Amino acid sequence: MVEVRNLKKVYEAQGRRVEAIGNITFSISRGEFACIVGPSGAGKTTLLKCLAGLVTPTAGDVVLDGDPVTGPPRGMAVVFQEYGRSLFPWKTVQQNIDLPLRQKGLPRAERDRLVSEALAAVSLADAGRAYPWQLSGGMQQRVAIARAVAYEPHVLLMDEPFAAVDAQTRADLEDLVRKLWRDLGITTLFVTHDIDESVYLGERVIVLSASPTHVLDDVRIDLPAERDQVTTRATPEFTELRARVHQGIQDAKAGRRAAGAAA
Ligand SMILES: Nc1ncnc2c1ncn2[C@@H]1O[C@H](COP(=O)(O)OP(=O)(O)OP(=O)(O)O)[C@@H](O)[C@H]1O
Repeated sequence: MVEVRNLKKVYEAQGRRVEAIGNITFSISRGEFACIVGPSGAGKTTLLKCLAGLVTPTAGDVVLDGDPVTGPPRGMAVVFQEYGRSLFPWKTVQQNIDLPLRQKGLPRAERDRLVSEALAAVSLADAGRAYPWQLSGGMQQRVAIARAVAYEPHVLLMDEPFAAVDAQTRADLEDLVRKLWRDLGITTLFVTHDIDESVYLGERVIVLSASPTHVLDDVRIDLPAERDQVTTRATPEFTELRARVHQGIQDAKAGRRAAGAAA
């Protein structure tokens, strides 16, 4: 379970003060898939960095399975948008996926098994000996996902991971992430600026307000677990949910606040 309680983050540098997060509270149950959307600059990346223990909140808490997060927690994996920068170009695909497993102290045989299972899961079983720069953008992003999955995290954070790939690859990666989530039951938080993507992927969409950020809406996505890029997106239920999230983003951009939220 991931709990975010009255989280606030103010950046202060060179006389400039930015209140990236005003006051955010929500919790995600174990095994849940939640998407986070909000206008540009709403503090989505900052929120994920606080969850990952990479940024210290100004106030409030992040609690993971009962323990406060004060540094990068064990059992958490993060996939960023800039996959090109997150893979080591001088290491092969296999070695890139293996590195965090070595740091975890796993024995060789188990590491080898996890690496090949993760590569098979992202349909890259033959690419283990290649270098990242020999692969397409979509393949590199699949390597980044394989690395996160091989680590067997309890919690997976993804920050706009498909923003830089073409539409077809993006659809494939969306289905891959949903499949992995359903197979492995990893608690997943997925930041996206794409409203349709948030509804298609999530069991829940948390809409953030503009700065100073709070939770503007929390939408339960009660679509069937079995989803399909064509038929699911064409259903009236999908259209209705998309309209609600869209309205939330419009409200956020217009500076509207949730009832009871401080201005
Ligand atoms: N290290 C930092 N130092 C100072 N200000 C920062 C820092 N990181 C982010 N900010 C500021 O905090 C605010 C929120 O940034 P953040 O990247 O978290 O938003 P975001 O919702 O992820 O934005 P986008 O959707 O455009 O990626 C912005 O005004 C940004 O300029």
